[in-house]
Amino acid sequence: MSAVILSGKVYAEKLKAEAKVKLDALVAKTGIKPGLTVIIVGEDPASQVYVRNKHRTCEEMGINSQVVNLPQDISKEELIANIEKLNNDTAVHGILLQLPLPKALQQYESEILYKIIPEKDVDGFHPVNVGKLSIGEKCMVPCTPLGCIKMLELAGIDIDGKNAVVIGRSNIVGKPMANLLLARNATVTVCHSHTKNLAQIAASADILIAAVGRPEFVTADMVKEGAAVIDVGINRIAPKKLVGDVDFASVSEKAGFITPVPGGVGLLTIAMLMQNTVEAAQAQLIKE
Ligand SMILES: Nc1nc(=O)c2c([nH]1)NC[C@@H]1CN(c3ccc(C(=O)N[C@@H](CCC(=O)O)C(=O)O)cc3)C=[N+]21
Repeated sequence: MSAVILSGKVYAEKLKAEAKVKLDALVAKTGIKPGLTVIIVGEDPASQVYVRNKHRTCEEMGINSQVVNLPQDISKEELIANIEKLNNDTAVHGILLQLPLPKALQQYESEILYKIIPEKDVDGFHPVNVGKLSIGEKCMVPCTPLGCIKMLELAGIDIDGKNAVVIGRSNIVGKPMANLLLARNATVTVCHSHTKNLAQIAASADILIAAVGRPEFVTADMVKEGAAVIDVGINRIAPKKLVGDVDFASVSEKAGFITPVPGGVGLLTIAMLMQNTVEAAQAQLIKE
């Protein structure tokens, strides 16, 4: 059997078109364009590619996009001052601090991220949004796991009652992913570096989400015949060679559905960022 390849490009176009409808309605009603500001600290080349992609997508959609480039050696206090200025800027509806931060700032990552007010936190990283997600209240949801859910839904893959296994427990992907699947009535297992029998647990999954950050970690023996396999990994193993956390060659022979890398979840991450920005603007501009 050969898996159906879920195209991030096709689904991202669809999701951006949905966001565009909401965006146009909002602009018609208020005369104000939503604004997204991305802060990037230092010169990490991968981050620059992502930030450029986000900027380009905003321009295509008609979202005001601003990129704030800050120097590698900026102090924590100065970075926070920049965030606070954006918190108070009514033309800015969404703020995203691109990760990873330079080494010297990494110990303050949470402290800095949490300065972004929850209303403008389009990444969904603020504890208020994290807490709301875990209790099932409407909130800003992290773009990557939300993109994975949209991918499953648009592909017509039923989540209710299914065994879902998430490999990885990061705050950015694994944990919110588990919460989103649980909210859709999946039976969720989260695996990580201390998990015993990981391969066996993974092989029980109807829906397998790979977010470990290890190149081609998931092999065919860890996958149930016909499963939906969502690959969140982005591992650059050579200057021009990008692979996921799934061994695509072997797993695509066994799975029912699989997402490629590149061309999979990454594109949905950006589409969901557009949706989150429009929703943030809507909530800030239309008070009911
Ligand atoms: N605060 C914050 N929020 C993020 O959402 C965030 C972040 N920091 N830091 C880095 C990760 C990674 N990320 C991606 C976005 C788009 C693609 C993407 O467009 N990928 C394309 C192209 C990949 C390529 O050619 O490099 C693809 O998979 O086809 C990938 C990865 C957002 N992230």
